[in-house]
Amino acid sequence: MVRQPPEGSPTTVLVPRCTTEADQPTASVVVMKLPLSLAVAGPAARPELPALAAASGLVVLRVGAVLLRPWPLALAVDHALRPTASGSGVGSGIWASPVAVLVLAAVASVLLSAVVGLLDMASLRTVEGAAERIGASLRADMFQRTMTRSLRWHDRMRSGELVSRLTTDVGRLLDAVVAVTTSFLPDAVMLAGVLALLVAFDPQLALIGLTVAPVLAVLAVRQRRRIRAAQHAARTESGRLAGATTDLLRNVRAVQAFGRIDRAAAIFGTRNRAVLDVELRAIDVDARWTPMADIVLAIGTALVLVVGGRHVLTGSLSVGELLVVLAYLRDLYSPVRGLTRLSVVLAKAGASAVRVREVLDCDEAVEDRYDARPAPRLRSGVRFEQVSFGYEPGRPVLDHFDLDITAGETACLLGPSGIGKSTTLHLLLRLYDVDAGRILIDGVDLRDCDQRSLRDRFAFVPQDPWLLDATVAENIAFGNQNATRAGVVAAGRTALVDEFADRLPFGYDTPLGEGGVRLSGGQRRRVALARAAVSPAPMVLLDEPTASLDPVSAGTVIQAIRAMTTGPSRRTVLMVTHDRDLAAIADRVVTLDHDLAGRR
Ligand SMILES: Nc1ncnc2c1ncn2[C@@H]1O[C@H](COP(=O)(O)OP(=O)(O)OP(=O)(O)O)[C@@H](O)[C@H]1O
Repeated sequence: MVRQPPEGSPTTVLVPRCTTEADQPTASVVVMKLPLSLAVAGPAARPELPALAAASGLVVLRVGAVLLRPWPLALAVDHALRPTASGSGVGSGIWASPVAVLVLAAVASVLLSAVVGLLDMASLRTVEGAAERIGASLRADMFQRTMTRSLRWHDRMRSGELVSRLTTDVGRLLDAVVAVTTSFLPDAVMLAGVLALLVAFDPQLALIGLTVAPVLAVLAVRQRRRIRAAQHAARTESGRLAGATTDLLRNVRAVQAFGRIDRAAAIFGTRNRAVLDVELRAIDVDARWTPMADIVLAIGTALVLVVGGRHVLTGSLSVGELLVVLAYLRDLYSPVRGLTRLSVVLAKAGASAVRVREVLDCDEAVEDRYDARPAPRLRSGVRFEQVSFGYEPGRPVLDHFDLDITAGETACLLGPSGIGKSTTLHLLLRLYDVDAGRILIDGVDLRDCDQRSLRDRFAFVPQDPWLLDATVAENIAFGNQNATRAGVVAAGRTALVDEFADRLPFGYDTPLGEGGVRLSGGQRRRVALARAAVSPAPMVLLDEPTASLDPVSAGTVIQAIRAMTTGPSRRTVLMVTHDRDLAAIADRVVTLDHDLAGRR
């Protein structure tokens, strides 16, 4: 949790500073934020800077080896294959036989290629390793953020969309990190080196070859803008597709049960086609760049070939020297091409960086105060004092709501559907902050307590008993991180999990599948109750624990609740139910009515 200094209000409040799809930046805004991809990856990249610098150094060494590569060929041509009459040209000072020079040139070529290859391998391993570590750290940071963001934020953000940002968008950022490390510095060095060599070697030919550079620069700038806009659209549509797919997969039972496979396919198809359209457009924009750049570069080479060829014919240049100039020109174009491709990678990463930053920068959280203290142990009770709350502005769910629960009592909230019973439990857990009024635990405002200790005071059985894709035992132990195997089994016995766990293939060690899919609704509820039973929390919050169960299963669950909350292990209980049988085991029933206030 982020701790805030004592400024403004004594309590911390939700700070909605998140952007949504609607106010996502337009392409032009993305253009202004070119270094965003690197800025976003920056904090995670900091520990990897030595590795990235080492990789950059290796690539610069590679550039040196690449610059030496044309010389063995030139030596072979000028000294062994077509020696000039004057004895000038490449290798003019060598007094060796042509065959010896050929062998020397061949060995040098192989050695240079081997050195280039080895440096390639070393730099790639270093940079890819560093990039993966940056990615893992970035994903962990984003995940941590999403776990601590306010539920209001989660209510708006689709989980599939989040997964897409955590995976694909982070991947795009890593592409940028790799490209900058392996391309920017080495390409710049290469460019400067080749330029210097060309100018020193033959200034006239160098100038002719460089005439295409301004044309290329203008084309690159225009193209980069188009690519960024196209990539931003593509990433937005991909996120929507991921969101829709997750939603449909999560509800596959409903889709099949209602016979709405066609409808689901139509929803998926619409999103899928939208992704296809924008991706094709992005590919088109991207692909158009390659021939454009190649044609401009080829024109430069052709000009040098014509002018340089004429110099060879007049004898002012050797064939070997012309080959060196042409090779250097190719080497000159390769960093130019590399730098323009880098801008394409950065354009793609820029679009993803906006989406990653929306997750990282979002402050919308229920925060701990800077001086938050451990929650009291619940010795006297909890109190809702004039509490008002709504999920959305202008739509209050609770209005000046009062409720007192004494430690040790079992209280039950009754009331029509949608009145705000579950909301009351969510506010007590401080999943949301109240808009007005306060909730006290032993007289201390929840907002003055640190959230970790506060949540330790409650064992929560939600209406939809969400189970992990783990074993029965692991699911029960989720209720208490210090739970022993014996404690888990005892809780299972209390919540009557034993009855069905014994019949599972591996007993308590049977995996339950995603969301506990291998259990019935009643069995899932009993596992959720066992979670509360294993928890040492002094107060139990039960949200419709018998909802949609047949009378026999409901009776079993009620029996389990009784065992859990009475006797020596008696705990304070607040339960929400429509079930009169369950309400009957309560010491007190509180009815909520439509004047939005609780009646004690
Ligand atoms: N995440 C949310 N975002 C917006 N509105 C919500 C959200 N959760 C609940 N609501 C609204 O708040 C109101 C109270 O919901 P709540 O779940 O507390 O009702 P309840 O009394 O527990 O209902 P039920 O008995 O049907 O479970 C409802 O009108 C509901 O539409």
